[in-house]
Amino acid sequence: MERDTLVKVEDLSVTYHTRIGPVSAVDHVSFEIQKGEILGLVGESGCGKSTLGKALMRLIEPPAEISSGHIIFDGEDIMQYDEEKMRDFRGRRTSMIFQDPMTSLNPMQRVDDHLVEAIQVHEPKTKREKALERTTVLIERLGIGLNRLGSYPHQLSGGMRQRVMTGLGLVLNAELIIADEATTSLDVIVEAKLADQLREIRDEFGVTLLMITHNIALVAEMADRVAVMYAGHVVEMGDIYTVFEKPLHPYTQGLLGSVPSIELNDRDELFKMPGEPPNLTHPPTGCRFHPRCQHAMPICSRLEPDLLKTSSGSLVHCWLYQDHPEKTEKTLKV
Ligand SMILES: Nc1ncnc2c1ncn2[C@@H]1O[C@H](COP(=O)(O)OP(=O)(O)OP(=O)(O)O)[C@@H](O)[C@H]1O
Repeated sequence: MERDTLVKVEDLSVTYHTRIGPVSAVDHVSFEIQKGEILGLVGESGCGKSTLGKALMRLIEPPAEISSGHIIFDGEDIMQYDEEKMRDFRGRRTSMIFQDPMTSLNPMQRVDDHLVEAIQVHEPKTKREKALERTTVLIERLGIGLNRLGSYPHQLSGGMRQRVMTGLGLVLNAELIIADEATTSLDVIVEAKLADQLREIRDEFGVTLLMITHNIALVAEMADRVAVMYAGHVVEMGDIYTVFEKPLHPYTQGLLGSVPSIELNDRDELFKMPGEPPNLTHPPTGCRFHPRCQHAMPICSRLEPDLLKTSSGSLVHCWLYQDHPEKTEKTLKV
């Protein structure tokens, strides 16, 4: 299904300035998030997923910086916003749910007060009774019993706390919710329930979800599209069926091959990706995956490929699928 674009990320880079040198955690990344979709963002630990998620809300604090690029949200470049406009944008148009909501929820504040305050900070003219009314309707729609309105965060289960966090985004009609490992700390049953609920929320509220996770199975089940990150680059992106059925990038192939399947029989072995992710203070030249790639060609260590669209509609960042005069091997056509 063709959808309109909500977020257009152009040439985005984020650098952490550390004592041992700059860490290029997100490196010249470009992609789009469509309105109303669930986009899964996956990749090994340290590849830059959280940094990218935070950058989309301009939550990168010095000594780190967004060192290049544009973030076009619904047609406006938020990189041009001043701090006041950004504060309003953060609560009202986007919202972030983290792994441990206890760190974002105030332990001294009841559920209803969290939501009422969120409304009143962004809409100072809204009276408490009106805000409470909206809060009550939303809490019910999120499947949290109204008897929980007066509870403090520690009195709620992990799954319920995540729903309160989601409510904080929805109460202001946020268009984009970024869920960063939001389900990781939950047990598998609660995780599956929350995942179902996030889908329902998307369907009901028309919200767009960026789901940052290690859990590839969850992405397969929930997302419409997936973006695969490796060492600060988006290396492949496409709709779930295309990418999971026929992954193009050797990294995506390895990542999917390393996920256990219940259909796996005794003789099948999980793929073990050789090597380690690179140190991002000194990333490899050319394609950052080349030292671990079984298909690496001489050009891969010299030049970086583009993120190119294939005939299947996916985007792939790999020399196997691109022509170049320096390429010696034959190009694989897809
Ligand atoms: N505050 C920081 N200072 C310096 N380097 C950082 C900082 N935060 C992250 N990094 C580095 O930036 C890179 C990307 O980190 P990030 O946390 O975005 O990755 P991630 O894919 O979200 O990892 P995980 O899945 O483990 O959360 C890593 O190399 C990490 O070491």
